[in-house]
Amino acid sequence: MINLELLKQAVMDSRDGITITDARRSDLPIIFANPAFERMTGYPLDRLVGHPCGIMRPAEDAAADAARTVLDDGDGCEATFHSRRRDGSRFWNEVSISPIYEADGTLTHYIGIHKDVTQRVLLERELRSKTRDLATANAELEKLVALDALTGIYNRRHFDERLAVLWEFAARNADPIALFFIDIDHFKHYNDAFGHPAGDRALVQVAQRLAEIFQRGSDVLARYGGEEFVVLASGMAREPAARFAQRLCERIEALELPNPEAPGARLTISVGHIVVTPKAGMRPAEALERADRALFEAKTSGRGRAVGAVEVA
Ligand SMILES: Nc1nc2c(ncn2[C@@H]2O[C@H](COP(=O)(O)OP(=O)(O)OP(=O)(O)O)[C@@H](O)[C@H]2O)c(=O)[nH]1
Repeated sequence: MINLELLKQAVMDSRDGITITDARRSDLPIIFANPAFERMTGYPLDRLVGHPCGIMRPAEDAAADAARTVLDDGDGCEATFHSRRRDGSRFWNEVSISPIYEADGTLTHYIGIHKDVTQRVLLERELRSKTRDLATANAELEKLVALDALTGIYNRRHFDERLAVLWEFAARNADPIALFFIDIDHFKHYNDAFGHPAGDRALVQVAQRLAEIFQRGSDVLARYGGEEFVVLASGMAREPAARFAQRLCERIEALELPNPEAPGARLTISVGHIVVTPKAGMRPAEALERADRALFEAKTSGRGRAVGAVEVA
């Protein structure tokens, strides 16, 4: 049997707070608290003994209630309370409570082992908040990486990624994909006439107008290069694609941006488009090349128009 003096010394010297409360009284008064508990709470022993263990006023009633329910069932429990010290300051008290029974099964006392875990809880909170900030920053960064800085629509990198994914998807479902290459006509003249900042504003206006036209969630509109835009429209067949391409030319001309040096004195676009139903072994780059060639044809045959490429067999 262990030496009682040693047992007493262990309790008195423990770095953790130790309390014993009377379980036979509903207010659970403390009948013993060791020096570590006095230091933790700032209450001297004579202010603790005889007082309910709620003397530390747990701040979270829900946690206190939950602990009380478990104790009422006669079980031990672990809980973390946001408690107050005597001087009003707060600390996090991680407490492990065990019931003590007499030989006949009567519950007589609870023994509580208390740890001040304030540092740990604050660190965990800071870590959680930093993790949240990091996740928000990452999401923001991902968006930025995908977007064109000037126009706010997707950039070429993102377009190529989406094209690769949607191409596979269309191949599996034998769905058509329409690709549009759009290039502003005589944009060099525009810059020369109105200056580069005005050119930038025109690019933004064109991008916005294109975004208004392609509004379906499955459409991907991107700035592909300087004054060149590209659109992918999943599931669009040849006829509607040709109509869309024509409408693009009309809608951009309807912006009525002047381009004095260009024939017609208006800012116009040329469009090359293609509709493909991807098949095994066919690469998206081939379809893009064909759309680009159709764009070249639209340019050389007068600009301000749309030309459809022959569908890839
Ligand atoms: N303002 C502005 N201009 C740009 C930007 N990117 C490219 N450009 C201009 O777009 C013009 C493209 O000129 P070109 O490739 O000769 O084509 P174009 O004058 O549009 O003639 P066509 O395409 O043959 O009708 C150049 O003057 C570029 O400086 C940009 O971000 N902002």
